[in-house]
Order: sequence, then structure tokens, then C-alpha cells
Amino acid sequence: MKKIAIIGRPNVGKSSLFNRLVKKRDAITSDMAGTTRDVKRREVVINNKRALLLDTGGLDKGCELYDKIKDMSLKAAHKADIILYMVDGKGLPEDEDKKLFYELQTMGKDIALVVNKIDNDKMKDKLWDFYEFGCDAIFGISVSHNRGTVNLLEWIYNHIPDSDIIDEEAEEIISEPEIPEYENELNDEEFFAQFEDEEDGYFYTDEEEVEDDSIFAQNDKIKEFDENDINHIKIAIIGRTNVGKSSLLNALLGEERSVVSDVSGTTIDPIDESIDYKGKQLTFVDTAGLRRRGKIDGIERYALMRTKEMLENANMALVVLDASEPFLDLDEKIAGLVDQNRLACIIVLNKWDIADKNEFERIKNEVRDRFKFLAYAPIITLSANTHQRVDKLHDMILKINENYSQRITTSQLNAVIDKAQQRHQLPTMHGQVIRIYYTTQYETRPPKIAIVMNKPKGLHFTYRRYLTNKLREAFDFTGTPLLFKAKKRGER
Ligand SMILES: Nc1nc2c(ncn2[C@@H]2O[C@H](COP(=O)(O)OP(=O)(O)OP(=O)(O)O)[C@@H](O)[C@H]2O)c(=O)[nH]1
Ligand SMILES: Nc1nc2c(ncn2[C@@H]2O[C@H](COP(=O)(O)OP(=O)(O)OP(=O)(O)O)[C@@H](O)[C@H]2O)c(=O)[nH]1
Repeated sequence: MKKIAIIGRPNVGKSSLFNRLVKKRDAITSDMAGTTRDVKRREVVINNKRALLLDTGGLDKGCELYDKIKDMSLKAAHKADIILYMVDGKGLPEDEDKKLFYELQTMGKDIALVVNKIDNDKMKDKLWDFYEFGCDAIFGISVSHNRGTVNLLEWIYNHIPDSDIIDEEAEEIISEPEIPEYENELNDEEFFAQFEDEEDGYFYTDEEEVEDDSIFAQNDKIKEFDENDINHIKIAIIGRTNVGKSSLLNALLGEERSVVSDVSGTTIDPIDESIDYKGKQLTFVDTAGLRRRGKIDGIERYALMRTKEMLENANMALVVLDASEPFLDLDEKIAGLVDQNRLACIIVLNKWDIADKNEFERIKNEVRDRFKFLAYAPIITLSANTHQRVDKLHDMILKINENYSQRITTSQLNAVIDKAQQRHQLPTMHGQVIRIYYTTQYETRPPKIAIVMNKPKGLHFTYRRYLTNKLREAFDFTGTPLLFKAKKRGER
């Protein structure tokens, strides 16, 4: 990917252009010179071509020392393929700018002189003064008034090779969980024969038998979403050392790290950090550990222990994997903890900027193969460094939270379960007829479903899985585990 550097003195409008190009208020602009602290890099799309934009800055106010500006500019220029040299059109060309510009020109890279703050037609004449830089590619623009930027964009576009055109259709970036299809034309015997190799025996229940009958009575009175649940999501970012957890946290928090005001019952722990996103509160749990410098690493037991603690306080886990490296056993061990905690989950393939994009299919299959227990989790590829698709992850978090919190009415559930039973009947247990009377969801986050039947112990493991998949087909349970409880009809 081509790298574009925006270079120039403090306050000429570099951050403003950067923001315009990434189409977001991402870098911070202000009237004070030197407000851009770090070099930021963001993936940008110019029309349909991809490039990496570097924002330079970090010169303190009062530090107008030309040497420093020159130093930084040269450093940035070395890293870049395309240089946008920016000057303030309100002033006169300065000799130092000119000298530096010549020096940059000798580097043999594509370079444009961008004269900013040409806010109106009257200002246009100012542009003539800058022709003495001797640059063919000179653009008079006004970022704040959005003037002249089209020509500049066209110039940039022409300097990005066609190989960086995004083929949106071909690019697989998100993978939804796969729901197996059942061959309906098989008779029951053939149908169950398919599972013969699998775990034998009759399945009873994920948990203890339900003792309290009242839970079944309340189901349909509860509205589809519990407001408190759906508006606050507690997220644990987990993964082994160096996969990019802290980087992802920073990317998700964004520049405008807003401290969310206390919502009743959701007091924020100082070790947690929260943001508002589209009216929802996203709390990242136990971020202190992610931010601590000189973190203890390499100690597997410690890593697992800490992850466990984080997961106890969360309802969603982002399992971060490094897509640029082979997966390790520790990745699996950490991901296994999500399953134990029955959490909503998204698998994040980070460092996609340096991963082999042609390998998506292979990597995806390996993830599905290694992390079978997270078969319900969608996979997203992204880059915490360039922020590629971080916004998509934000949206995905909201969607998965909805799925995790949803309540399906008893009638909707039974319609699906009845249809599934019509296709394939419940197998008998030692000649005894097994019957499902009805099913009902009695809890959310995650959805828990009770199957009320004559002999709970007679619900075959494979049949339960068949029902799970039929429910996943009928409703959007992407990203959420689905728990079943087999139960005898209460004597009431
Ligand atoms: N009139 C006018 N002002 C602009 C324009 N573009 C940016 N500015 C203003 O110029 C000031 C500096 O803009 P920045 O984008 O922060 O400049 P910068 O070059 O990134 O500055 P540093 O972070 O100090 O390096 C801000 O007050 C902007 O609002 C423009 O096209 N016209
Ligand atoms: N190329 C690339 N590098 C990344 C990306 N995300 C993180 N990194 C780099 O990977 C290294 C580790 O990133 P961190 O965010 O510290 O990883 P971590 O998982 O928090 O590490 P520990 O705290 O040690 O467990 C750093 O050098 C990051 O710059 C990415 O999307 N792309």
C-alpha cells in the first residue's frame, strides 16, 4: 500500500486535511500550533483506491526551530511514497520552506505543493507567489471551505497504482458462523445414522434441572429487549501477548475518549473505560492491565488467570488473534475461557494490514477448526494500527449484543421446534417414546431455552444440536451461545 505523508509547518492545516481525507474528525485540530501529538496512520480510500495516510506533527508551540521541522519532515518523507507539502496561503513563501521543498524533491518521490487556506476567489491570486517553488503539481485549496480539493484528490488518485483498487466484492472481511444444513429428504433412520460416529449416549442438560416453575410463566410478559441490558455492554478484550489488545482498545476508544456519565446501576470502575456509541454504553473491562507498561508476559498461568477475571466481569469477549502469525495453543486456551463463561463473542483477526490477504479462506478455516467451541462467533479482519474496519467492529458489537439480549416468544419458538420435529422425529430411548411438550425461553444474555418434555433424559445429544441449528437458522443468534435445559412438566 502506498504511504502518503502530509508535511509542513505547524498550523498550516495538516490535521484538517488529514481529517478530510479520512472523512472523520480523527486527528485533533485546534488554533494552537502543535496540537498533533503522535504520528497517526490511517487507511484512506481515495475514490476506489486504498492508501495509508501519515499525519506528522508533534512540534510544540514556540518550537519554530527550522531544524526540528526539517528533521521531522525528512523522517516522514523517507517513510512515504507520496508527499503532500503544505504551506499557508495566507502568508508569503518562506525561504526555509523552499529549501526544504527542494531537498524533498531530490528524493525522487511523488510530491505536490499544497497551498492551503485559499478560502475565496480573491485569495486565488496568492497562489502565484508559490510558483517560485518550481513545482508542477501545485494545488491551491481550502480545507475548511472545501475548495480545490477535487483536483488534489485526482492527483493523488493518479499516483496510486491500479493494484491498490479495492475489489469490495472479492474481499472477504467478515465471516458469519456457518449453520450446517440438514438433508430433509432423509428418513429418520438415515438422518440419525449420520451422527453415529459422534458422541454417544443420551444427553441430559447443560445445567441442573430447573426447579423453579415460575420462570416459565413470566416469559411472554417480558418485552423483547431489556433496556438496561441492551444499553450497556461490558466487553473484555482478550488474547495472548502481543496480538494487539492495547492497540485495539485505543482504536475502539478513539480520540474523543468520552467518560460516560453514571447511569444508575452502572457505576464505572476506574480500571474500566467507557464510550458512548450510537446511544449505547460500551465499557471495556479491566483496561488498567492493558495499559500498564512493562507488562508481565510469557507466563501462561498468569495470562489465563487474568483473562478469567476479565471475563467474569464481562458479557462480551473480543478474542484477538494475530492474523500475521501462526496461531498458538495459548490462543486456544484463552479462547476456551469464553465458552466456559457463556459470553457473546467476536473473533478479531488483527494486523490485517500486514497479513496475507489471499489467505483469508485458509486462515478462516483454521480459526473455525481450532476454535470449534466458538463456532457461533463471527470473524472480523481489521487493523488496530490503521483503524481499518474498527468502525465495523463497533457496529458489530451492537448487533451481537442485540442477539445476545434478545427474547424469542414462546409461540415463535414452538413454531420452529414443531416444524423441526415434523421433519425428523425425536428418537426413542430404549423403546420409550420421547415427547417435547413445548419450549420456552426463560433467560437472556445468553438466551436460555427450556425444553419441557416427558423424559428429559431422553433428549439425544445430536437431536439437541439439530434443534439448536434450526433455531439459529430461524433467528439471528450470531455471536451468542444458546443454552438448553431439558425439563419435566411441572405438576401444577
Ligand atoms: N482559513 C482557513 N483556515 C484553515 C484551513 N484549514 C485549516 N485551517 C485552520 O488552521 C488551523 C490549524 O489547522 P491544523 O489542521 O490543526 O494544522 P496543522 O498543520 O495540523 O497544525 P499542527 O498540528 O500544529 O502541526 C486551525 O485553526 C484550522 O481551523 C483553511 O482552509 N482555511
Ligand atoms: N502491523 C500491525 N501491528 C499491530 C497492529 N496492532 C498492534 N500491532 C503491533 O503489535 C505490537 C503489540 O501490540 P499491543 O497492542 O501492545 O499488544 P497487546 O496484545 O496489548 O500486548 P500485551 O499487552 O503484551 O499482551 C505492537 O508493536 C503494535 O504496534 C496492527 O493492526 N497491525
